[in-house]
Amino acid sequence: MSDEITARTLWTGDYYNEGSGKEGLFDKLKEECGVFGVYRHSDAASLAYYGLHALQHRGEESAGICVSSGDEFHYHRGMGLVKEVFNKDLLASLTGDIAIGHVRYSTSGDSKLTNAQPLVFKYRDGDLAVATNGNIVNALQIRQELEQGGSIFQTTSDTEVVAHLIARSSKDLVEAAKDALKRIVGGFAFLIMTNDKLLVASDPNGLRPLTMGRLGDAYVFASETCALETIGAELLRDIEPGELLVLDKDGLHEDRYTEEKQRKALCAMEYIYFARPDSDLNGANLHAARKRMGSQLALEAFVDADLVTGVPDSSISAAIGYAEQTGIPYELGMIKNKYTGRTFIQPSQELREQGVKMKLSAVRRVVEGKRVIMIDDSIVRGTTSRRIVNMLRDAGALEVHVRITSPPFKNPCFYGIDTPDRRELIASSKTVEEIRQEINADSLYFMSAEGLIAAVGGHNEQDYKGGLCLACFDNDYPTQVDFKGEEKFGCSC
Ligand SMILES: O=P(O)(O)OC[C@H]1O[C@H](OP(=O)(O)OP(=O)(O)O)[C@H](O)[C@@H]1O
Ligand SMILES: NC(=O)CC[C@H](N)C(=O)O
Ligand code: SF4
Ligand SMILES: [Mg+2]
Repeated sequence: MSDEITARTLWTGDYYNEGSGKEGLFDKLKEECGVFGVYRHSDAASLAYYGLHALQHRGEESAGICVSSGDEFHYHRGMGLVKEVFNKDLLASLTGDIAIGHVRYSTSGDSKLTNAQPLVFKYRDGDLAVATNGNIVNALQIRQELEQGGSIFQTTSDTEVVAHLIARSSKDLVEAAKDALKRIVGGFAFLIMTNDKLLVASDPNGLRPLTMGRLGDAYVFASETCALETIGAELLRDIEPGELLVLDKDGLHEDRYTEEKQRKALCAMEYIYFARPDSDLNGANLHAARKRMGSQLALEAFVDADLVTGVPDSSISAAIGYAEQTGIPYELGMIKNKYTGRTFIQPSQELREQGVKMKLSAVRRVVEGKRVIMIDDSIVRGTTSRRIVNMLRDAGALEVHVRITSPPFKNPCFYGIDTPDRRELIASSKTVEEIRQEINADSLYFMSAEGLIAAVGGHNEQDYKGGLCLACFDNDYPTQVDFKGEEKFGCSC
């Protein structure tokens, strides 16, 4: 594996590339990362552990927690799931009352321990730790500039540039952080910790979710509200785009690092697929929003059938919505084996082919002799839909009608979602009819962008595109994405 830092390695990691021995990992829409922060709680490390456990679906490659006891940091990071990385003794050794934690799916830099977060540094004012969910689009450009100025990077993660920008500034921490956050472009939810402070920031478009809660006298921060619920914290509010919260000995200070008016563009895929159904985004519960998507799909693309089924687990809510809207019964047409876990670690194409079968099984007695409507959240390469349609047919389904709760996925993501190469996104080169043929469905329909906005938003429909980023569907990126000298991530066109 080469150590040369290119846009490709910085953004995607060699881990997924041919010849890395890990081929096949880069074949799926992978979730993002989860961050969790605690300010002033005597059980900070344990709370971070339970919070990260609730966010596990957002990142399974590595996990880490860093705690400040005032004088020093105590931290641990490891490859794997939260429950694999930590044990009771390790947690007990992480003493202190400020903590930040992270679960990772890599988008920038290899999936290896040195890139696991939180990243921890010593700088002129003491200790500094950073954890982020998202992706910095101009990371390579900034890194090259910093390296020319003498900076020595310890990782290949995009996140590290923020620590360097802060450390090199002559201003105080908050002003240095503001300058650093203004300099980076992309989608990000940042937690920055020093010995006695916690800084919390969201990108100017609010692409990545970040929420704040209260637990007794402590403040807690999490990528999703399900983590707050897990630790019994009260939800206060979401972090606003461009906001910078500073927590110090005097309490919470609500500030901003940019006044520039940007469009609000929360990732639509959070609503469609990534976030847990028990989480709330922008005040709306995800299960309810997905039910509305299913019902909207039924209004846009009704088809007569005997039953509706959703690809577990992500599309069950939408399938219930479709069934309620049409009066066609919802049935458990498929079962997901919850012990299959990270199917993406299977190395060969052959094993990956088996992966979906290992993960999903048709319920023969339910689908046999029936006309089936199958709801899924997205079609990326088309491999999952094709396998599932054929699996339902093999189990005796007479017809399989596929309904997707997102528009055709045509463009790569630059903001913290690991997408396959544009050429491998089936909808980037094929029509809906060609995709229907390829997945062997009797009919196929993708949700309209307008329908999606209506189903998701409600309260913010008036905003441009309902306050959503829809770039992977419509190529309208809310930020500049193509920086001089940096190839477009995921795009080889
Ligand atoms: O068209 P494809 O490239 O096959 O990808 C689309 C599928 O990928 C995701 O599911 P995945 O099986 O990755 O995970 P899940 O169990 O979380 O839905 C998504 O929910 C779709 O079902
Ligand atoms: N998926 C993410 O949010 C990844 C965060 C960061 N870009 C990394 O690769 O570590
Ligand atoms: S491009 Fe797609 S996946 Fe990426 S942030 Fe925007 S909506 Fe989400
Ligand atoms: Mg799926």
